Amino acid sequence: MSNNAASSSSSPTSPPSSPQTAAGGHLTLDAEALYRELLRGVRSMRGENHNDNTNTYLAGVASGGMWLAQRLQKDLGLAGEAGVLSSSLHRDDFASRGLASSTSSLLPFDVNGADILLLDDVLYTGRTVRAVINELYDYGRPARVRLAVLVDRGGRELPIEAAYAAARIALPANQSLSLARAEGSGAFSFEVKEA
Ligand SMILES: O=P(O)(O)OC[C@H]1O[C@H](OP(=O)(O)OP(=O)(O)O)[C@H](O)[C@@H]1O
Ligand SMILES: O=c1cc[nH]c(=O)[nH]1
Repeated sequence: MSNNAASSSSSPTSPPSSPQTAAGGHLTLDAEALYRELLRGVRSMRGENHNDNTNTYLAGVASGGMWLAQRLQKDLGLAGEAGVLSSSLHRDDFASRGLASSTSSLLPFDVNGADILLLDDVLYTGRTVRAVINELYDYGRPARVRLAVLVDRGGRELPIEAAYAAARIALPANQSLSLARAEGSGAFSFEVKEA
């Protein structure tokens, strides 16, 4: 990956590397550079299927992962639209949080027997991925489900890992990281906030 994005690794077993910090101690992550890394990683994951002619369908977790999946769908030259998965209905904090997002799931392909690549911007506790896998199974029984993320920030509370992460960083629990998409240009950036 490019040196100015962040430290990264595609191996799920690699320890988190130190985040890059700018003057003043703030974390800096180049979301556009990380997106280019993700594009390379996803190309390579799809390429693994060339021998068996399996189609891999993209499904992004609303909202950051959905933006990634939509852009990847175009950049990979794939026909049709990427799928969207909402965690809302299967969240384990649904009772307290309710329907926080208005985005609904939309899967424009048959999930039964499909090879599915889930996309998300940030992987943290793993609870969102657990919830969206439950959601996915409401639509059918996929043949295989993999996960690729822009940033793995550690802190897992469930046995869930990404097959590909454009960056792996260690972030204190009092900080939150979220992807933003610029109106018009669609350019990605990361917002780091005190949680
Ligand atoms: O691994 P986890 O601890 O579940 O955290 C990761 C999730 O948290 C963020 O979503 P959030 O729920 O903030 O919604 P958003 O994408 O709409 O901001 C992020 O986009 C991931 O989906
Ligand atoms: O189910 C979920 C998803 C994300 N965060 C939670 O606390 N629970």
